[in-house]
This record gives sequence, C-alpha cells and structure tokens, in this order.
Amino acid sequence: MAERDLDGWTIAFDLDGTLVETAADLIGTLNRMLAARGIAQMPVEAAQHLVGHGALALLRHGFQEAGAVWEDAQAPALLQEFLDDYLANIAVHSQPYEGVVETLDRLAARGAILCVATNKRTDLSVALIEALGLGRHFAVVCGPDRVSARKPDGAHVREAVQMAGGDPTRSIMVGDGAPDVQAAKNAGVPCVVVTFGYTPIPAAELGGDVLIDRFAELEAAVGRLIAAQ
Ligand SMILES: O=C(O)COP(=O)(O)O
Ligand SMILES: [Mg+2]
Repeated sequence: MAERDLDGWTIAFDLDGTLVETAADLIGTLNRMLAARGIAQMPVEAAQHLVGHGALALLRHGFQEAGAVWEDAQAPALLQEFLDDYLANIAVHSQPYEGVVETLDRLAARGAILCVATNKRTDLSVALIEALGLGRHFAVVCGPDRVSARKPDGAHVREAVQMAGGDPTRSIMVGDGAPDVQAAKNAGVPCVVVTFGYTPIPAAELGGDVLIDRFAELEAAVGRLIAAQ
C-alpha cells in the first residue's frame, strides 16, 4: 500500500453508534429521569434506536415510548436535566468500538484528515472524545451547534470537512443511521455505513455506498470508494 495515498482526502465520522458505543450511558440518563418520575426504565436494546438525532429527540421519544408525560413547554428544563446528568456520566460504559483506534491511526498515517460530524452537542462530543483519549485523531469535532444546519442536512458534512481544512469533493462520510446517509447524499459525498450502530432502519436499507460489519473493514471500504471515483 502506497504511503500517504490518502493525502488530500477527508473522512467525516458520525460519533454515536459509529466511533463509540454510547447507548448504555445515553439510555442510562434517560432511565434515571424516568425513575425519578416513577416510570419503568427501558432496556438499552429497546431504546438504542432513539440515538442519532440529538439529545432532545432521544428524550422526547424516550419519554413518549416509556409512557411518561411529555409537554413541549417543559422541554427546555427536561433537556437541561438530561444534559447535566449525561455530562456527569458521559463515559461510564461508553467505549470506542473494536478496531477504532488502530484504524484511525492507519488512516491518518496514510494522509487522511479525520473529523467528526455528530448530532451530539459539540461540548458533550468533545467531553466524550477527550474522556476516551480519542482527541488526537480529529482535526475538528462538529456538533449541530457549530454548523449552519444539522444532519440530515448536507451542510453538516460539508462544513465539518471545510473546518478540518479538507475539500468536500474529496471526502467520505462514515455513519450508522439515516441522518448520516442522507447528509452525505445531500452533500454529494459517498457514505460508508457500519452495521453495528443504532439505526431503527436496517443498515443495509439506508442507501449507503458500502456496508461494513466491523470497524477494521473501513480502510478497505475507503479504498474501494476512492477507486470508484
Ligand atoms: O443522537 C445524538 O446525540 C448524536 O448522534 P450521532 O453521533 O449518531 O449523530
Ligand atoms: Mg450515529
């Protein structure tokens, strides 16, 4: 394999369900809020499909699916309660998926610029990434608050790549859910879909360009996409 053969390419990563297995901590916060209101908790497996559209969507749909009262007027206070609890427990169970660190190191060694485009707020994303020691890999971490429009809008991918110093016409998105694939399509960027994330729609039906079952398959997938350009 040629050295630095990915010079000039940028890879934008989704965070939850793609780089890091975060569902247990996110659902843990949801469950503590439900318990505080006398509502039965949700098993992580039953609730993890809620991850990927940001904290407010997880909270609203989690409350509704658990049978808790949801009033939009209460949303700001409930969201603040969620964010405070989650930040205090951000990496209790959360771990990078197997192969993430090694693969990111190899992609960087081959010259790729790496960045994060997530619907998790930037401060929480940075806190998680730093807690797991992943910060050195990324030129920039872009939550929805750092871009003009969040995934599935293509601006999230385009602007994250540009902030990283990359070129959106020479970039690849890697994600686990519909917001990622749609954002990539809207940005005109090819998309690798991981099958181990949190999508309620089967990963194979999301419309991505390449599917991978393990993170270690990413290098080969990137090579295939670039060869097909
Ligand atoms: O739902 C979230 O908080 C973020 O999800 P994402 O990292 O998969 O975009
Ligand atoms: Mg995701």
